[in-house]
Amino acid sequence: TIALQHGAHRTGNRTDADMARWRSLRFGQFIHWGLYAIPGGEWNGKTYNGAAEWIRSWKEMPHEEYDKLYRQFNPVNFNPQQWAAQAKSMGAKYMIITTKHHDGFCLWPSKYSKYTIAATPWKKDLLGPMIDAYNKAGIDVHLYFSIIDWNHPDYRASLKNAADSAAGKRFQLFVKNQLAELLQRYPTIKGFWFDGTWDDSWKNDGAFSDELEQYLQSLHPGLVMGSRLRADEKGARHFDSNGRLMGDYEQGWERKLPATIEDVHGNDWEAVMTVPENQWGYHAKWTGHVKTVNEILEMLVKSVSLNGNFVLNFGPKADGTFRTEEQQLAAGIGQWMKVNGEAVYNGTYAGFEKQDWGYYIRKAGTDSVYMVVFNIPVSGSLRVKLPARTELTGASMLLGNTTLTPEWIGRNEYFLHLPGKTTDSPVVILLKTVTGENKDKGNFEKAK
Ligand SMILES: Cc1ccc([C@@H]2N[C@@H](C)[C@@H](O)[C@H]2O)cc1
Repeated sequence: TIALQHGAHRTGNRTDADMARWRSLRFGQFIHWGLYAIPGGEWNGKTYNGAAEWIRSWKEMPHEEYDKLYRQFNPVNFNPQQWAAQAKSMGAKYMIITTKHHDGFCLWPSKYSKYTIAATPWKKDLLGPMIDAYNKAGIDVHLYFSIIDWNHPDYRASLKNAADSAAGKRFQLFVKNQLAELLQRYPTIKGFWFDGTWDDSWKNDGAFSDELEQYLQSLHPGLVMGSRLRADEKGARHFDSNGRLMGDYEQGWERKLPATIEDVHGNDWEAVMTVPENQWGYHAKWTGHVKTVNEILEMLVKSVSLNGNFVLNFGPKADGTFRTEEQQLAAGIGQWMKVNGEAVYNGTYAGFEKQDWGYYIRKAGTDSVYMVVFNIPVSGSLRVKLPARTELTGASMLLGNTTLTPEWIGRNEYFLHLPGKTTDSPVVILLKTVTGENKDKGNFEKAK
C-alpha cells in the first residue's frame, strides 16, 4: 500500500450509534429546490433538455438572466408541515435538502453571502421551518451542499496562477464558514451530502477536504458524510489510492444501482434516484421514462437487499408545491410501505443465494428473513434455497398475515406455494428459520 496522509482513516464500516441509525433508516427523500425551479427547464419559449438544475449552464440562458431570478423567488405555497406529512406517509425516514446547489443560491440567510433567500421577496429562512417540520414528523434531515459555486467570485475550477491560488484559499474559507454556519443554525441535522467536488481545484487539495471533514466531525460528532467530499493527496476520489473507501458510505450510486453484493465491497452505500430519467430540479416537461411505484419499490428493496440505502428525489415547483406525479408516487409507495415497511427498515443483506422471484432481506441481527417477491413464477411456487444447516420452520405473507406451509424438497430447499399467481404489488413473505444445533434433528437428518 501507498503511504497516505489524506486517504481513508478507517477500514471497515463505522460501528457507532449515529451510523447504525443511518443504516437502519434505509429509505430517504431527496429534495432539489432552488431558483432553477422558476424556469423549470424552459426559457424564452425553448425547452432545455438537460437536467433542470443545470439550466444556468445552457447557452440559451444568459448568466445575467439566471442571476436575476432570485428577485422573483417567492414560494407562497410552501408548506413545510405538508411536505413532512407527505414524506412521512411515503415511509421516508430521512430527507436530504439542497441548501445550496451549483448555482450558489442559499436557501438560508447565510451571513457569508448576499445570494440568499434574504435577498428574495420571500426573505425568510426556508431551511429552519423545513428541518423543524421533518424532525417533528420523526424524519432525520441531511444537508446537500455543493462545493462548486457558480456565483461566488472566488470559485475557481482550477488554480492556474498565484491569483487563482489566493482566490482558492478565500473560497475554501468561505466553504468552511458556510458549513459551520449550517451546523450552528441547524444542530439537529444528521449529515452532509456533498456534491460538486470533481473540479481540479478541489481534487488537487486532498489535505483540505480531509481537514474539512475532521473539522465538521469536531463541531458535530457523529455527523454522517459520504465518500464524495474527499480526495486523497493524489487526487483519488471516493476510494483512496489504496482502494479504501473515504467517508462513511459509498456515495457514487447516482441514478444507478449495484448489481450484486460483490459490487459494494462490504461498504455502507446509498443510491439516489430520479423519478424521470435525469431531472433533479423541477422541469415543466418530463420526457422519457417516468418510473412507476412498483419500479421504485423494486429499486428500494434491491438496495436494502444489498445492504444499502435508497433515496428518491422530489423537485418542488417554484411556488413550493409538488407536481401531481410526485404526489401520486409518494402516496402509492406509502400504501405499500404501510403494510410491508418492516421488510425495509433495519433491512440487511440476508446472505442467501439470490433467486429469480425477487430479493431476500434479513432484519438486522435476527433470524427473520423476508422474501420480497416481484416475479411470481407461472408455477406459483417459490423456490427457497437456504444456506447449509438452515431449516425453514415457517412462512407467512405479511398481507393478510396468511400462513404458508413450506414444502421441503430435500437438503436445504423448500417450495412455498402462493395462493394466487397475480398481484399488482410486491408480495412480502416472512420466513422463520433455525440454524445450527438448536434445530429439529428430524429434518436435518433427512436433509443429509
Ligand atoms: C455530471 C453531473 C454533475 C452533477 C450532478 C448533480 N448531482 C445530483 C445529485 C444533482 O444535484 C445533479 O445536479 C449530476 C451529474
